[in-house]
Amino acid sequence: MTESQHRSGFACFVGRPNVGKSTLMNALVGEKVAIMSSRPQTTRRAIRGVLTRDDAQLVVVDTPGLHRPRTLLGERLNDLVRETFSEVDVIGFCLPADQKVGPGDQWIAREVSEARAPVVAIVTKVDAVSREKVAEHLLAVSQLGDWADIVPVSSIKDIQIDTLVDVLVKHLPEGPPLYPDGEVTDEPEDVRVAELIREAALEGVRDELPHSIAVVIEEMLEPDAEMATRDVLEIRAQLYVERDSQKGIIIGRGGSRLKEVGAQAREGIERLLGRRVYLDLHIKVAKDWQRDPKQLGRLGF
Ligand SMILES: Nc1nc2c(ncn2[C@@H]2O[C@H](COP(=O)(O)OP(=O)(O)OP(=O)(O)O)[C@@H](O)[C@H]2O)c(=O)[nH]1
Repeated sequence: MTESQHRSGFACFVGRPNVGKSTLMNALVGEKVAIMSSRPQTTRRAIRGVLTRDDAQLVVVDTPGLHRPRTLLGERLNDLVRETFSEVDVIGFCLPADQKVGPGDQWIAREVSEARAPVVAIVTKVDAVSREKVAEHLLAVSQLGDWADIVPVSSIKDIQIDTLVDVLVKHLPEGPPLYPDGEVTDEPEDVRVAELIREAALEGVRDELPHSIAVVIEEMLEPDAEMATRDVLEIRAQLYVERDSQKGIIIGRGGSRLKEVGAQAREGIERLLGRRVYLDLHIKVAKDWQRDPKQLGRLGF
């Protein structure tokens, strides 16, 4: 194979919350880089995974869900998504086979039609419904917009995932690999650590605290070589909520819930980093941080 036939570039996935974007990306990249959940709206930051084969390299950017904006945060998220659209070579628009095409999908269809990149409509979760239903859904999806391709897949049952990769790769420009082999994600470590803490804090209380939590990693301290008896990485993190009542929810009765959050987050972080971690977690109320541009900036949005 000559160098000129090698293709490389970027892809992102959009779709309503809970349509299976994270699961699909994990199926494509083969490692858990995005944080999965059975509840909507857990993915907020772009997380990249890199799929490398002999003839191509596909860099997958997991975008936050597109939302019809209600708050400033909602608008920022959408700006982020549009920014992502302008940086990728192909967009995958996910529509789950087990749900009818609805107004939310029509809204996203209009948004993606403005992007310069070709859009591949991906019918996800085909394992969840009958063949007839898949066929019906494919028809509805084909009438929704002008797609470069339509591919039905199941991430969980590994149906047509390879075909989807072929289709996505077809839309990439010719070029050499962008990342060295074996490098799966270029998300900075502290961002992934913050996501694990946020995920642990949201566990079981998502309905009460949908978008109201932000986590900032203040320090990751290596043990002092002279003093330390154990090789433990010390992580100081600040968890922001919007109201005192939310702080109460996170902390729980007598601090019991916060303890659990800390323990669960630490477990995930230790798995991620492959080493022992001491997690120092504090909660602060930052009033209406979602609506305050200054605070949003400070929290990394
Ligand atoms: N049956 C079936 N379920 C799936 C499939 N892919 C994802 N799911 C389920 O759908 C739910 C949502 O999947 P996610 O991957 O978290 O969805 P998402 O679009 O990333 O969600 P947000 O982060 O909220 O935007 C989870 O419960 C998954 O297990 C699939 O191929 N088949």
